[in-house]
Amino acid sequence: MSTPTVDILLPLGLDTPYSYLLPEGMRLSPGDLVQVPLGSRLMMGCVWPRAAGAGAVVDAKKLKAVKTKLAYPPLPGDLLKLIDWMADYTLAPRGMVLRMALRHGEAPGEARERVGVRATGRPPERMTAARARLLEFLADGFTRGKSEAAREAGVSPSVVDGLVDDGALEAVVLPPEPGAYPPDPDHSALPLSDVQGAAAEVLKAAVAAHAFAVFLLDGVTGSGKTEVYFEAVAQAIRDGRQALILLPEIALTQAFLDRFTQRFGVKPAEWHSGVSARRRARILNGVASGEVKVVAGARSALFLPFQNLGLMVVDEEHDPAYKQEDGVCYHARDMAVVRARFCSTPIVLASATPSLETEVNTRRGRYKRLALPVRFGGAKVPGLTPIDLRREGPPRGRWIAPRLEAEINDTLAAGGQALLFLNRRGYAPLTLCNACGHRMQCPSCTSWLVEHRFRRRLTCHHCGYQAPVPEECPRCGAKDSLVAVGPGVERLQEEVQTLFPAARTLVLSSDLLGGLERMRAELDAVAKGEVDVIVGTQLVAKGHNFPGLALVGVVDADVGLGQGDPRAAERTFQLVHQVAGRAGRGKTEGRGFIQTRSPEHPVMRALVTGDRDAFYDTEIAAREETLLPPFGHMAGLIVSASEAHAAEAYARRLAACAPIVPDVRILGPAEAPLAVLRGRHRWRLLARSPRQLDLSAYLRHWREVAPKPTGNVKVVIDVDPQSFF
Ligand SMILES: Nc1ncnc2c1ncn2[C@@H]1O[C@H](COP(=O)(O)OP(=O)(O)OP(=O)(O)O)[C@@H](O)[C@H]1O
Ligand SMILES: [Zn+2]
Repeated sequence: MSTPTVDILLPLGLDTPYSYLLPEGMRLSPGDLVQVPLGSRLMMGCVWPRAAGAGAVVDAKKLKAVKTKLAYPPLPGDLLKLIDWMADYTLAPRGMVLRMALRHGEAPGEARERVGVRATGRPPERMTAARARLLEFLADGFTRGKSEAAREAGVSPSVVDGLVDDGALEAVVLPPEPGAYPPDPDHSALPLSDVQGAAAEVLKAAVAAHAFAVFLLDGVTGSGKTEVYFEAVAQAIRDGRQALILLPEIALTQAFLDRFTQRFGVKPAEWHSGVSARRRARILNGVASGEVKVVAGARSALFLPFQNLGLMVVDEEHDPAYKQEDGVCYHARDMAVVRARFCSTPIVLASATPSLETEVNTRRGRYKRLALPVRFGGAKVPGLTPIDLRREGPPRGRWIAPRLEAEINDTLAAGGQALLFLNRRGYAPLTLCNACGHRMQCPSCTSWLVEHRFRRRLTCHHCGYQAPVPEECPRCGAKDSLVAVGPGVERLQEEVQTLFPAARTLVLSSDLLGGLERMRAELDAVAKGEVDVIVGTQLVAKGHNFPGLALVGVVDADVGLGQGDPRAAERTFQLVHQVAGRAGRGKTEGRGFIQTRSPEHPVMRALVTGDRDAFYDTEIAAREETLLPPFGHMAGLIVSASEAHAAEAYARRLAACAPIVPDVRILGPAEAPLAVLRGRHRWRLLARSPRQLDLSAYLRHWREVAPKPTGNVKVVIDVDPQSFF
């Protein structure tokens, strides 16, 4: 008689599950989470479906037994399938993909007791202004959390305690806070425009149909895409199902949360790295039980164990933030489509500047386009005017051309806000010695150190290395000889302050002190019109709604072009178009200016004429001809080692043993543009194949026949690479 065993996948760099004995009386199904011994320790694992016919081949006597079945909710079948699919496609070990689904935060445990207060109706012995405010706030008779009541009424907690002692309020123990309060699908829907309404109807029908379908919600900036997919979310909630909304920069989207609250009466459950472990654990349980209806989250929300998913939304689907490039390299938008297929749900990809992949899929009819061609409320999408830096550039050492300066002046005089966009953090991208020409470089990367004047430090944007700005040149010893070369947003702000001394200015950049809270507060201040000139990095391109913004100036539109990146044109188009799309959303008409040295470049021309389709036509034709994605598959192989020769030697051996398949082309090896990163030398190879070929299978075969890397040589495979450094 054979002893029953189960296969357990461990969240480690392993591809295959291990077999364990099933203790008597324990019942396990695929997806259950268990604790098993591994060597001398215990670790969490997941019961994995056993491939048909496969059983434990190992001698049962050598097997260890499952220790305990954990009280966590099991992973649903579609998530197990997604993990298998992703491991297969990305070549990441299955266990590492599983690991992304097991970031549970802390154990659920007992929820803390919460105390609430409510009015008794008895007047207090003594009345003060603060007491009156609090009583008025609680006059509706509802119970509120103690600290919430104090905060909302704008009084200190001691005022609450005082009124309880006085008998005017009574304290009650509240039930533990649920993972999220249920959103009300009919809380307050805005009347939609005709085009919005038509798109919403299609999506609602798709949600009701419970079938896989992909929609491109293709609406110009400010067309009201959010309100449209909110109707689909409402439909899912009415049907008793769950919805997942992926956002590229959830940490920044206070405005999104507010709008959701307006529409549904409560906030969605937020899921990203800034959420506390305790709260994450609660949300996770609520997602698994079905109690949490809507999650708005970063790409990691893709791995939540939804019990009954009815809709997925990927907002700003073109955003590069959806690509994860460390650990498991995957694209969250693409994987969301895969998961939607496994759960038979519709998925909405929303963007004003769709990725080329999505545009091609839509043109071929695989995705269905829902177009919103005009802005909500009749506002116009701002036109863009080029400013040729070669002919009318600013004087040396300045970055705002005279024409742009004059336009900003007019805007400010008319009471509007202006936004200057420059995709460079810090004060200056390069610091060099005036005496000997020495350039300040990162000790462990091939990159210049970027000066951050607010923090008075030189920083490497690749590895995070930091050092104070030295008083003398480290090479020649000259005193006070270091000069800043080129602009970053901090330096641009200086120029703005000189040119417009009366304007209130603000830098918006992801690396400023104060973190998330400060950033949310600052975005809020911009939206409220408390700032006149905003200087920002790509952070400002992401879906914000600044009603008072009348002018956008792109300070250097050429920054992203021509660096050997096949997506450079697409990226520049998306970024500039999105930034410009922040203007003119309120009452005043918006205008945009792009400073460039190459106004004749197809990207600049497309931006200026506003002819998006023409741009996509040319770009698609070029990719098709050269078999670049989405017409071909591509994978990057990055070989790194602490010794330069070891990295190079292994990269060459790897190239030499690439299986010969007529349609697969191997490019390289070549030293990576970022030749040294965190002290490791890097070489790159690129594999390309036509679309029909299974490039992942080819890569797997290649990896099998290649010699195992030795020493500290490491190979990272990046399928569908987005970055080529
Ligand atoms: N039906 C509606 N009724 C009232 N206001 C609306 C309606 N639809 C959209 N709006 C408003 O129009 C503005 C633009 O909408 P929204 O932010 O959804 O646009 P978007 O298409 O997501 O734009 P972007 O791509 O630039 O982020 C918002 O202020 C929104 O509140
Ligand atoms: Zn570095």
